[in-house]
Amino acid sequence: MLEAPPRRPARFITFEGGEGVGKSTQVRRLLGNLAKHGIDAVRTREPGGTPKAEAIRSFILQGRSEAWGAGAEAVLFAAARLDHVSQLIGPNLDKGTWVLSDRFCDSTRAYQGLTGGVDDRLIDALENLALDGHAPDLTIMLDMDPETAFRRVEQRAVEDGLQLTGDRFEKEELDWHRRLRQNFLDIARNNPERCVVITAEQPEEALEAAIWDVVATRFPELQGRAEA
Ligand SMILES: Nc1ncnc2c1ncn2[C@@H]1O[C@H](COP(=O)(O)OP(=O)(O)O)[C@@H](O)[C@H]1O
Ligand SMILES: Cc1cn([C@H]2C[C@H](O)[C@@H](COP(=O)(O)OP(=O)(O)O)O2)c(=O)[nH]c1=O
Repeated sequence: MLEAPPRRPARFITFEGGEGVGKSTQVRRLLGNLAKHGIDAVRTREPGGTPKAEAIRSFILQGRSEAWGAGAEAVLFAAARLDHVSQLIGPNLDKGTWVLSDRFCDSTRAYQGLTGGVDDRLIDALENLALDGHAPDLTIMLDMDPETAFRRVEQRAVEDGLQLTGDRFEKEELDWHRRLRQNFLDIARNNPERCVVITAEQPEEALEAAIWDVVATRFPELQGRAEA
């Protein structure tokens, strides 16, 4: 379980969940809402966020790390996170800028740990190393049925003119994503102080409002700040 971070002037919020649940969309919307309330915030993502971490992202996501196995991938994601925290997340929080991250350490625990079979002790050790005390103040877990999320992504690809062939969602692949979904829910259950699960199966604006409600309730400094 992650330790509650010491009080600092800015907040660190992470978004987690499976693929296509709407994390990037809602990170952007929350950034806009914070700006309207006069809060200085930056948006970032994992893997990535800094030039070195983006280089590791390309290496992993182009499939070049696949043959190395989940343990090595966990180490690579942690190496990227170490740079991301020390070069971007930490310095922004220290100067009072809020940080919103599209994925963070729960993704390593869910994908490489609980789903990929990497030992908890390695995941814990990598997390301690990379975070260096910068645990998120709040994690929004966006939860939905993976099949619906895949359909959304597919629909958007078709609208963008991409040709898709065959049924890309094999049963085996869906079962894997259903386990992943459950693993994110388990992480949230084990970290009730930090994580809030929100159903992502609602229109973008309704989801945005639900997230704002959680954020404004969690951080008292937002109350009483009029919308600009
Ligand atoms: N609440 C929503 N309802 C319907 N479609 C959505 C919603 N949120 C996002 N989308 C669409 O679903 C796709 C995936 O959204 P995205 O924010 O990129 O998800 P993620 O970052 O979790 O992969 C995009 O095409 C996006 O426009
Ligand atoms: C941060 C992180 C991501 N990942 C995976 C999750 C995604 O499959 C991929 C990131 O791709 P990305 O396109 O950013 O995710 P999404 O499809 O949700 O928008 O990397 C891990 O396996 N472990 C990690 O620690």
